[in-house]
Amino acid sequence: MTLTRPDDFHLHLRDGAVLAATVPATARTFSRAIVMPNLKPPVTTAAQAASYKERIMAHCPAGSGFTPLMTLYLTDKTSPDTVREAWAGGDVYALKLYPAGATTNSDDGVTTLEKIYPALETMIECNLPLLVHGEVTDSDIDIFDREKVFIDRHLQPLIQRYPELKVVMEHITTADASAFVSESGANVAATITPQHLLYNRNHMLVGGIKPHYYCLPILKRNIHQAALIKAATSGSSKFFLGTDSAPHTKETKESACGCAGCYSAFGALELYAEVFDQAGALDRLEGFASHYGADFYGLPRNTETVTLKREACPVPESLPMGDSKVIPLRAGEDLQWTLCTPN
Ligand SMILES: NC(=O)N[C@@H](CC(=O)O)C(=O)O
Ligand SMILES: [Zn+2]
Ligand SMILES: [Zn+2]
Repeated sequence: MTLTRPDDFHLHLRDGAVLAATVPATARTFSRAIVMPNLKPPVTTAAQAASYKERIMAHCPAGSGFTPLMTLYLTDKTSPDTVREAWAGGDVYALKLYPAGATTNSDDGVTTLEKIYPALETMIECNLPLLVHGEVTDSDIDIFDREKVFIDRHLQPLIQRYPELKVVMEHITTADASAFVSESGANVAATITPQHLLYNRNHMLVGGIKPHYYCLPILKRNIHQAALIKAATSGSSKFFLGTDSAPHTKETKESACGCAGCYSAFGALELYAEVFDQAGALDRLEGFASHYGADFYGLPRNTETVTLKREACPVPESLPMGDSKVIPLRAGEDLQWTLCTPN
């Protein structure tokens, strides 16, 4: 099947030597990507975003035409001026809310939403979307409930307070999040990852613990996986592709205290195609992968195309990443679809 070249609306490229691996892996398939700002230290200003963008561009394969769309990391101190500078600079397409301590490199995240009200008000003026890692961090809330509790306690009230704010609930994992996004206004959307469509917590925990399925928000029970498949393949323009491809080295994943994140850039579109194929909804893949995200962000749709064929393609056991290696999603198994390159 041939479809408009897709974009990835949630991606971690990291920094330094690993860019040599992560940037070409995404540029092979995707035209643009919303690049997450959770570096160490985080990307918090327009100047930092511009220099990070240059470091990424230095690794774009010649002729790929890949464009990174930069984001800023919101902190308690993000000021209206910082937001205005980001908007005026032209490299920044959104700002990301990490509740402090919720996920990888989120220690500088927002402690209470009131602290970012001035920044949010300026984002509305500039029409810059708020991207949300939607999980509470309260120690008394079970890890499997953290997304739903975040919606009830924080996101619903925030959207009521700022009905004009554009919000993307990132990497949704529950039937609750899917219903919340469906029932909210047109300015509320969500990204969905390949791992949350293909897997549930049994895949991670039955028959031995499998650290390469561990990401945040954590995989939930199969009824939630089914709700996400339904949302992604529904044809609703509120749900679009965001891989959350988040590489961590083999050693940091296979550890007594392993990092959260799945590396899916290798084969991401092929994995989504498998989900849509199994759901009998291949005709809806193009909207999800290539149209709705661009429309939501107010970007022109891509004009190039990519072609996929229903043919098995092996995924390597590991891939080089800087001085180390990364274990990709589906390592050592087959993708059911193959991307034909060049188109
Ligand atoms: N998803 C993850 O499990 N990890 C991401 C952070 C994030 O997107 O929350 C990472 O940066 O490693
Ligand atoms: Zn996240
Ligand atoms: Zn992420």
